[in-house]
Amino acid sequence: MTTVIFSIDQGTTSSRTLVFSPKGEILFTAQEEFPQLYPQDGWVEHDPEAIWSTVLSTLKQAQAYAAERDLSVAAIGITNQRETTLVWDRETGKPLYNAIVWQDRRTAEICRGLAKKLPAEDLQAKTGLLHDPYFSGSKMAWILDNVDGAREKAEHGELCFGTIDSFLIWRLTEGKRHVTDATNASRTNLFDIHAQRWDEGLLNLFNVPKAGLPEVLDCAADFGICTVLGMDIPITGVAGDQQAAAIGQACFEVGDIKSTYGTGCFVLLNTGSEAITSKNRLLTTVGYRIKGETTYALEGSIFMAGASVQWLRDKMKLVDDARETEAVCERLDSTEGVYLVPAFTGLGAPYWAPDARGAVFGMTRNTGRDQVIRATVESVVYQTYDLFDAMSKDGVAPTALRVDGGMTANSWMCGYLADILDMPVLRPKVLETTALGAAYLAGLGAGIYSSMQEVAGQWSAERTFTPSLDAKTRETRLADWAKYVQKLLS
Ligand SMILES: Nc1ncnc2c1ncn2[C@@H]1O[C@H](COP(=O)(O)OP(=O)(O)O)[C@@H](O)[C@H]1O
Ligand SMILES: O=P(O)(O)OC[C@H](O)CO
Repeated sequence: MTTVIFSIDQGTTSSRTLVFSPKGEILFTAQEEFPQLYPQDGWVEHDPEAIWSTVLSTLKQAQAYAAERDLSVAAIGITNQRETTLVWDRETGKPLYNAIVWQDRRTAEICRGLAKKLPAEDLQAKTGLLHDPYFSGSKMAWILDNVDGAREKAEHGELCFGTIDSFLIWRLTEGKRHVTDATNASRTNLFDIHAQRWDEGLLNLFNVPKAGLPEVLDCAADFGICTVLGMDIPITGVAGDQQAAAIGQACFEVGDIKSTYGTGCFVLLNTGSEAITSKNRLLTTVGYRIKGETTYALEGSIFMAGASVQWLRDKMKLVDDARETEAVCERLDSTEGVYLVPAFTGLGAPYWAPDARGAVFGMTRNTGRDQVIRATVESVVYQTYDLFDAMSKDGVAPTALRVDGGMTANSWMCGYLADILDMPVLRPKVLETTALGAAYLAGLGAGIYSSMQEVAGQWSAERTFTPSLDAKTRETRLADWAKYVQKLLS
């Protein structure tokens, strides 16, 4: 019987289950979208039951595929949208409130209050993160303080809190395990990334009782047995989606760097066993933890990448399909001075401005649909440049970038990235690096691989984009972008 690995990729806009061969080939994909809920300005929620039902449904499709071909399922890996927070009843398994999504800004005021009690440097020294509503801690506190009776139940240990991975594991193991992995824990603002444990001082500050938090495991570990498919399958690999993408991109050496363009864009640089503290508002995070050894990463997080293309499609109705953006970008020489700053849910790194909102600058009577479309795609590239600029101020100088995620299907964007970053941009054969990373971790946890390095050899570039824009045009555009971002923030 041929062995396969199931990889669950629970993303911001859809849930997927992929079937991988041990060689990292995709044999099957099932994907289902679910609704995005925007109850108020700056609020973003997901229905936990929609998340669960799409995961279960795609998992069952993968199971049917494997059964028809007599494939033996060795393990399940899970990767997930990070920071998105849930609180559920330990007895009934029912969530008390919708999942509060990573993009949600409702706790901006709570974060400002916390910043007065704990200086940003002290929070950063322990967690590698900043005071921002992006992270899970303030979202957990909000649910406990805004759902009737929640805090009292939490104090009595009747509730479980967690990120999407821990909620899915709870459901897949039918309530037997409440666990998470070190990468997801490192996004909560409650986890000491150096000591690798929940921090009592931070739990007190955020007012989150420890009793509700999951046990933190390595990324390749025993996360329990999935029993909901009528057969027992061990869950042996878990990582947040951006960390999983770095693994799928084989970023195992110090200095390896990747950028994933899904809903948002997240750049992760492997810094090895050293946790580099940024002086330029980047994040320090757990890249992966294997056999108790932590590899750290420096991260830049942008909230709007593919999501701004969705906005062009769903709200502005400028395209019917995201794929149309590529031809539009290609047929223009420039945006004719139009710049879009997509601060729809504030700006992430390196600005961290939760209250900023989007704007279009430089419009003239000549500005039409095409210029706005290209300005939107260009904005994703300029935001990536801002992260690289912050990294270089932190003393890190990458020389090539590995890219992945749905938006990198747009080859024009990849070429423009090479132009603006002024370095080669490499797109791998498998764009689903997130799911691939989780499959590798599950394979490691199940003993199929002996080390991550064993799988690194499978990585190869499908296409390399090299810079071709002249230096003067590049500098002018970057200066214009910087000017308009400052205008928006002032
Ligand atoms: N050809 C394309 N050009 C530009 N954007 C694209 C293209 N194809 C997909 N996208 C964008 O990529 C995103 C989907 O990427 P994906 O990695 O599946 O995201 P997520 O995991 O966050 O749900 C969508 O926001 C979509 O707008
Ligand atoms: O859904 P994605 O792929 O944009 O990833 C979301 C991130 O994990 C948020 O930190």
